[in-house]
This record gives sequence, structure tokens and C-alpha cells, in this order.
Amino acid sequence: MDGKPASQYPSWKKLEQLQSSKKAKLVLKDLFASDPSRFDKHSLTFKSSSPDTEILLDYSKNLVDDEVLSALFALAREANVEAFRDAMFSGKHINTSEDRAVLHIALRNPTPEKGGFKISEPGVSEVHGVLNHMKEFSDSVRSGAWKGYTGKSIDTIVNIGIGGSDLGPVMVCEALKHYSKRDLKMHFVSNIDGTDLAEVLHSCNRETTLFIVASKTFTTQETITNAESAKSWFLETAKDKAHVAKHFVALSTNTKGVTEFGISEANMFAFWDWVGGRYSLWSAIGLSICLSIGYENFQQLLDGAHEMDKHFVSTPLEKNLPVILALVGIWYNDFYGAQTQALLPYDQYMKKFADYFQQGDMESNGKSVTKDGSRVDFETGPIIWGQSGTNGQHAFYQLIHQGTKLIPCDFLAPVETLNPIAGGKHHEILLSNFFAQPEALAFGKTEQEVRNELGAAASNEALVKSKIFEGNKPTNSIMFQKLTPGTLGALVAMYEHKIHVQGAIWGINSYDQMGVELGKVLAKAILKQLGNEKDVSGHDSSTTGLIHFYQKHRK
Ligand SMILES: O=P(O)(O)OC[C@H]1O[C@@H](O)[C@@H](O)[C@@H](O)[C@@H]1O
Repeated sequence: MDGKPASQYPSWKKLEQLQSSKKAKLVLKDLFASDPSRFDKHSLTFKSSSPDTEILLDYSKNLVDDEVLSALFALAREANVEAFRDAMFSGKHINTSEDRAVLHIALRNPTPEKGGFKISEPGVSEVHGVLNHMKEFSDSVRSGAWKGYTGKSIDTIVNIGIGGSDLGPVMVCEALKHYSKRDLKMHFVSNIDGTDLAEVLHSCNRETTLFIVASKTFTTQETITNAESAKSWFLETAKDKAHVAKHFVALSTNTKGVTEFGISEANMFAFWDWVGGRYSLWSAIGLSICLSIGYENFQQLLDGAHEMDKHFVSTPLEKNLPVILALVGIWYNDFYGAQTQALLPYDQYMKKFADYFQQGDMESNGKSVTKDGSRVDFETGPIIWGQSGTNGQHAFYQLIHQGTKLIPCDFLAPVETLNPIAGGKHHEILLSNFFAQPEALAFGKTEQEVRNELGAAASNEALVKSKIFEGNKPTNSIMFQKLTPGTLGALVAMYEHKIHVQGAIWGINSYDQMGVELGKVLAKAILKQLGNEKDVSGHDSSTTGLIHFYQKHRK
């Protein structure tokens, strides 16, 4: 909690010993054979009544036994995970490098009278006022009452933002498309590459398009440049700058930047410096989500997340879903040398889930010094990747099954589909794959099984070897009833807290992102030198050569 390197905890040493002494014994086939109640022992259900949500976490297919699990829970206790969690929830400035509280949990917190957590930090009491503003505004746009500069209703939303000001809204709008207003087109522009904006503008009508400029700092080069270009495009026909107010709104913590851009404060939706970009979808940054699915559904998303917050705060570590995910993740990341973690949702609506948590996890825990500035002597955040099933099966699962790398995987699926087409046939096939993959990964196929299958062809030794599945590949399986806003909120919060717990154990600051700065600074300096070959200075020969090549060949 105080930045002590994790490798100094007694249980860390114990886990190292367990890994080397037990590795050969931690074989899923044997663990399941010797304990018929393994699933019952190592699966948990999260339930919440508001909104109605149930999530099953089956972590029985992990390379753990009771001794390993108890050492992992001991590690969490030695690292003061509970105290660190409580420090976050009470508004302590756990983002030490920036001296900030970390309070995305306050964004989905009901008022204390309605049972919310008591948090005293400037801004927290304003949360519900901003939510009301978001409700009023989104209701008015969705009902058609909000008119563009020629008196027509809005039929197209363009969210301009990048990183946390893009990925959360994109992921949630995609995940909850089933609940969306289908006649309101949603677009997201993030890249500074002009192609991103240009392609979106092709399908927009200036009279009926609303631009949301989403930027916590309102200084991000990509977003401000895209927003300026969108404004110029709009003014090509709207002409009068006064019309901007009907077509541009801002989501930001920077009132000055917003008003200087030409958006009035009345059209600004505020949030606060204690909301990290990658934790901001619950804040005003979620306005595009409200517009797409309506405020009631957005509120359900927040409520689902809050229910998971309550679970995280009040459940003993041994029954705590985010804690268990974090600990088994650490087991592979730090003791088995696993470099990555795959997120594999068997729900097409969740196709952006892994992309979203690439930022969520990798920007949070991609750190190599602890909070007190020591270089870590262990591995921190994993590489997060994945895509929706079954597409991944026909692309990269080969490597997970038979490659040389250990890839712990989380499989996620709904019991019920939102699109039961062909009498539910698609969903049954989808789920049969969801059940089959972790089974195949865990139990594999032996040489003998391959020989029996091949019959006479088993004389081809190379063929036999190529068909063996070693198995013993660890997975978590997560099932939920169906993808409702509340369930999605709970799932996202579960992974947020997983990241928090891992960061706490590693002693790193999960809430700053210094690693994104250097490239930005260098790009600004280089931009000034691009005009003239003679201005290019201060670089290595490779960078200079590349810039000169560009300058020589540009038209
Ligand atoms: O929301 P703004 O301030 O434009 O930042 C957008 C993104 O910028 C990046 O450099 C990171 O720092 C992200 O965490 C952040 O989400």
C-alpha cells in the first residue's frame, strides 16, 4: 500500500517456493479427478437486486490448490489490500504522484440517504447535479425537442475524444446497442489522422448533427484539432458562430478551455480531477451513452457498477470476485512468467471489451517503479488482448492451445441472448463453444487418445505429435443472465477493482499515466521542425533520416 515492493512480502517468497515445488502437481486433470466438488469450492455468485443481476465466476480451472490460494490471500493481506481499498473509497489521495483522490466510485454512488458511501472530497456533492443535466439534455435531444440551427431535430451524434474520452463510450454504446435509439446514429472520432473525421463527416448533415467534444483536460492535441476541424466544417454552411451552441457541447474539467473554444458554459458537462480518463465513462464522459440508450439505462449501468462496488468493499477477500481475479492473475503474471491476459467475451455486443481494458489495465498497471520510486524486481501489468468468441477461435486460439506461451484467459458469456434468432440455435452453438474451449484448454488430448483416434495413421509420428493438446491451460469462466446495462456496469467495475487490487499488491500507482507524456512532447517539438529541412535538429540519425525522407518526398 505504501509502495513496498511486493517481492518483499513473506507470502511472495512462499508463492515462489510453492510454484517451484508444486508446479508438476498442479495439473487440472488430477485436481478435478481428486476432488469432485472442485467446481463448488472454486466458483462464486455475485447477486444484486438493483438492478437484477447475477454473475457466476468459475475459477476452478486455475492451477491452484488450497495451499496456493491461501498464500495468495495472505499476500493480499500483507499488502494491505483492504486498507488500500478503503482509502480509495474514503477519498484519500491514493494517486500520490498527482496528489489526487481516485473516486470513479463516487460517480455511481447514490446519495448517502439512499445508502451510498460517505465521501467528502470537493466535487463529490456536485455529481448528481451533473447527472441531472445529462438527463435533461439527453431527454431533450432524444425526444426531438432540442433543435439544430435550422429548427430540425438531431439525428446524428459525433463524440470527439481519445483514450478514456473515447474508449469507454465506444465500448458501452456497442455493448448496449440493443437498448439504443436506432434512429440516432452514433459516431466516434478519436484519431488525429484526418481520415477518421473525414469519413464520419461524409455521412453527417450539418443541420442535424450534434458534436460532443470530450476531453478531461481540453488540451489533448488530437481532440482539439478534430473539434476545430469539425467546427470549421459546420460553419461552412451554418456561417454564424452563434449556431455553434446548438451543435457543440463539451465534457471536461477545464471550463476556461471549453469557453475559449467557443462552447458556452451552459453546454458544458463538468467532472473533476479525481476522475481518471480511463475510469471516466461513468462521468459526463458518458453523455454519448445517455444519448444512445437513454438516461434510465445509463442509470442502470451506474447502479450495476455501484452494486459491484458494495461487493468489493464488504465481501471477505476469499469470496470477493475482483480480488480473486486479481490474485489468480498475479499467480500467472509473477510466478509462471505469463506475459499476457486474454479477455474473450462470447457476446458479439462485447466485441470492444478487450480494447477498452487494454487502456484500463495497461495504462493503470504498466509501471516499473513503486509508489516510493523503487524499480520493481518482478513483473507488473499484463498485456491485455482478446476479441469476441467465436471469431478468436478461428484466428489466434491455435497459439493458446498448442503454442509455447502460457495465456491465462477469461471467458465471458450470457445465459440468454438478446437476439434469439433461428429459434435460439445460434446461441446454443455459441455457448457450446464457450463451454468447450475452457474444457479443451484445461484437459487437452493425450498422445494415447490421438493414437486411438488415428488408428493406422498413428504410424505417422509427426502427425501424432501435432495433434496432442497438452492441456493444463488456466481459464476463468464468467456467466451472467443477459447483457443488461446493470450487468455490464457490474462487469466493468469488477475488472476496474481487479486492476486496483493488483496495483495495490505491486505497490505501484495505478492512477497516473506518466508514460504517455514523452511521446507527446517530442511530437510537438518535431511538428515545429517539419516545415523546413534546415530546422530539423536535436535528433538521432534515424529520426533525422526519417523526417528528411518525409520532407523530400512530400508533395
Ligand atoms: O480526456 P483527455 O484529457 O483529452 O485525455 C485523453 C487521454 O489522454 C491520454 O494521453 C491519456 O492520458 C489518457 O488517460 C486520457 O484518457
